[in-house]
Amino acid sequence: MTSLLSSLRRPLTRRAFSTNKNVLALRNIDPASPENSTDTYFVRTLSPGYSSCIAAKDLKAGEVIGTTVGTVYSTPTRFTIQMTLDKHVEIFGGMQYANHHCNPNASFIMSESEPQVSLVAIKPIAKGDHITFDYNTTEWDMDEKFTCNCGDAACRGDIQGAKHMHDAQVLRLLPHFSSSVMRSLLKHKLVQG
Ligand SMILES: C[S@@+](CC[C@H](N)C(=O)[O-])C[C@H]1O[C@@H](n2cnc3c(N)ncnc32)[C@H](O)[C@@H]1O
Repeated sequence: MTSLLSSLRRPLTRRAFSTNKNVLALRNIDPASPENSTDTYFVRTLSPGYSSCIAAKDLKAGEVIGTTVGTVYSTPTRFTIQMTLDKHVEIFGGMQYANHHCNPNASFIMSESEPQVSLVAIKPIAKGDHITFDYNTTEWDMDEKFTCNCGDAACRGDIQGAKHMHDAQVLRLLPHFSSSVMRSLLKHKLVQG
């Protein structure tokens, strides 16, 4: 769990929201609030403190589920996606509730220079399905490691970031890594041999 202190850190840029007050207000809204939904997805609270991003309509593989601009921090929070080794973009608007799955139906596409991310379907998603992505495709060495409850036959169990994956697991996810994680994987491989 992110500490209160770290959640109050100053963002490096304020492209999306003009003040920290606005960021804190967005963090405090009910996950299932209409502000966290579009005509493509909405957020459902599954248990206290645990929500999920759900498809509001059938989606085709390749379809953009949503695009959002976030706030960049130098260290991760529960709701950040890693842009580079020292830049993490905190997203709002509902897609931050997309959970991890070891056999996901979506993937984040992002650049290393702009704090803008798009969530894209990587297989057909039926209305009502949970929208999920593989956290190891965007995170190198996760701050908030956890034990996965996705229930997939190929569930990897401990989700800790791409740094902790075996070569066979990396190969399977190859089309979906962000460029930052891909760069770290290559460096790791070259240095470790
Ligand atoms: C960005 S949040 C996702 C939304 C989260 N469910 C919530 O309501 O705050 C990421 C956190 O959700 C939890 N999480 C996401 N996917 C999970 C999974 N497959 N199994 C267990 N916990 C998961 C982990 O605690 C993770 O650090």
